[in-house]
Amino acid sequence: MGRKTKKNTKTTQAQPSQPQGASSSITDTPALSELSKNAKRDAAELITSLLEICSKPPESGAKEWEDFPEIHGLVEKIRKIQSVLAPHEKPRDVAFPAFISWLNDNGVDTSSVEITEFPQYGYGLKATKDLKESEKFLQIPRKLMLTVESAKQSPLGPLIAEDKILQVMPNVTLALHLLNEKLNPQSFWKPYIDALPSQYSTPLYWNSEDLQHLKGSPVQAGDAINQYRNIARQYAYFYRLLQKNPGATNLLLKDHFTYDNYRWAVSSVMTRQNQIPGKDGSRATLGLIPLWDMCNHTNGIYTSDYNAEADACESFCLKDFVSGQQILIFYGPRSNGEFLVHSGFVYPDNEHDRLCLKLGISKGDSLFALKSELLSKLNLAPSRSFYLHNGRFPVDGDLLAFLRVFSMDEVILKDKYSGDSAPGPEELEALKDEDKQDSDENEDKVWSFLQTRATLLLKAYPCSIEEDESTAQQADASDVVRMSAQLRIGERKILQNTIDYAARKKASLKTNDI
Ligand SMILES: C[S@@+](CC[C@H](N)C(=O)[O-])C[C@H]1O[C@@H](n2cnc3c(N)ncnc32)[C@H](O)[C@@H]1O
Repeated sequence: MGRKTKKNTKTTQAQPSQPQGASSSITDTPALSELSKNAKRDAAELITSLLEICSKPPESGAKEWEDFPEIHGLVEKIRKIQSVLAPHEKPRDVAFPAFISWLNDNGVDTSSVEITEFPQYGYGLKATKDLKESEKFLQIPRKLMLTVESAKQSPLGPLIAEDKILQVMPNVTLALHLLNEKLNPQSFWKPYIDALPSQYSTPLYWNSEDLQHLKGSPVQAGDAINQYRNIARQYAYFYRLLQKNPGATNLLLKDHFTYDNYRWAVSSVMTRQNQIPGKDGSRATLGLIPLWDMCNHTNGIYTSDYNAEADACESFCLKDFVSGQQILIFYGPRSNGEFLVHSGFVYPDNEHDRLCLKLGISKGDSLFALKSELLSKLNLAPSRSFYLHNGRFPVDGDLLAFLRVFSMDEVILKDKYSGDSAPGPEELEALKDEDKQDSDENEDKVWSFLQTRATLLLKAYPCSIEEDESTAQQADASDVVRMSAQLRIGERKILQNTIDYAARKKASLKTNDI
């Protein structure tokens, strides 16, 4: 979601939660201790195997899929054993009146907005009156936020102080904090947590068949699978930590740490987290901002900020909104692939859409050493991911410089870029500038390579763009099918745009010759 930048001053503090114990009588969610002895043992064995397989370094490229069925199979077996503990979820909207009262009781003015369901977006905020561009529509004080700082002050504090992973992964800390509070019926944040979705549309909730829909888009499939593997590993790691660590004995979390509970907490954080300044005004911290996190995304600019004096997050209108219209905010310049994997949606008109392109200089290239040396001066690795962008300039400076070096012959490399003839920083930077070039011949190689590569990538899609366009419009298509089709449409537009751009670049070289 959006980012805050301003520093704040010390004011209010998050109210501590009620003391808690591990007994299932405190929470209405069934506990792991209620499983039979055999089920507990089977689950523990499966979790140990899960940790082992997920801790092996991930395979790259097509091999990412190779151990996925095994990981997925283990997770599904664990889920099956734990399924008897699934809590009964109430419909979300039942919780909204208490949520709004809680906000109002804590000083939030909700008179400009109303929580409403919007097709394709889930719930969102509707303007209850005409609002002008730049007008403030929401102010949420820090004391209502769930943050890494409030996690440290909660019963989780001792575990965070001890565990190295929690110290370096604020998003995981926040997820455990959220889950621990969800399990506590006395939690200060209960009205907020009750109003959260009970499940998400991120690929963590997809089955193996669903993930196959991303196969035409190899990079996104890799991202989704890596995310699945990471969350499975974290689950197995924290399950063991919670069972073994004496600091966890009194945590509600310990006896309710099912895979589904962890997936829910991680997904809630992933789709709603935001950066806020720390209480002492120093480093940014992560937090969940109640009600503000009901805003859905559109193209635009950041319009939320942190008011240091009020110690509150403030949000301003991106444009004029008339009464009854959905108030949308800008989450950030993310690609559809990033939105899909981290937020569970794809935005058809995404101005910031981009496609990841993995490129590398072959170690078998006789000029590998010369090219790598020049690339390192440009702070570019000889093998890495680049982006092709949506819009008028699909190729950015880093990709252009890489392709120019990649295409250089020995004469240019030696005469112009190595030894005594090694250029200064300004000349090196010129390699990133489309308006400056070494030779028409090298430029031609650059644009021809890109044209061929993008054409090959386009051909790898399993169906035509027209088929995907029709799928994306089908009212009865599942979210997964619709989002995957929309993702591929965006990717292919970027690839076609790149092919056309490269063709124009090549044509302009020929015109210059004349
Ligand atoms: C911060 S929450 C916003 C509130 C959310 N719709 C809800 O019902 O709680 C972010 C989630 O809203 C949905 N969302 C946000 N912007 C969207 C958009 N432009 N199109 C579709 N879904 C969107 C996605 O499910 C995303 O994970």
